[in-house]
Amino acid sequence: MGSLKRKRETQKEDEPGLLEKSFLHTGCDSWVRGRKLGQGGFGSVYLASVKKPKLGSEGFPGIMAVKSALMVESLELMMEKSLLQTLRSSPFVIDCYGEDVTAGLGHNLVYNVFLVVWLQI
Ligand SMILES: Nc1ncnc2c1ncn2[C@@H]1O[C@H](COP(=O)(O)OP(=O)(O)OP(=O)(O)O)[C@@H](O)[C@H]1O
Repeated sequence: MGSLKRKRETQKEDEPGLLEKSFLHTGCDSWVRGRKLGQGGFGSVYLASVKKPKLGSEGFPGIMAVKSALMVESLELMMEKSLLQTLRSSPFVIDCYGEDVTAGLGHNLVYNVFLVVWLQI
């Protein structure tokens, strides 16, 4: 996404297995970060499992991908999320379920965007 992209260090606060406190309640009550799927210019991508998936169009599926960045470095990820939601009706754009802000053990805030998980064969 452009030449401004910078590869950033993986942050300890968004690593799998850490207990994270969620601050936004956008329909996803409780989720757990799983293994890392990849690294992009604007964030790290992990599996995310929802503890109590809700049914219906506003609900979250049981398994998603979550793209995360430290809040202080998350401007591009916020813009990406906004763009994905604007283009949501397009069959060529990946579904974005929403966002969350969490705090890891280091109490640094992490911005998270929930996406459809691709199957990686
Ligand atoms: N929805 C997803 N499901 C499964 N794996 C994903 C998903 N999104 C990203 N990944 C994995 O994470 C890696 C990084 O993805 P990301 O979109 O952040 O990188 P990118 O292509 O460099 O995009 P950007 O330029 O927006 O940072 C991908 O190469 C892929 O392996």
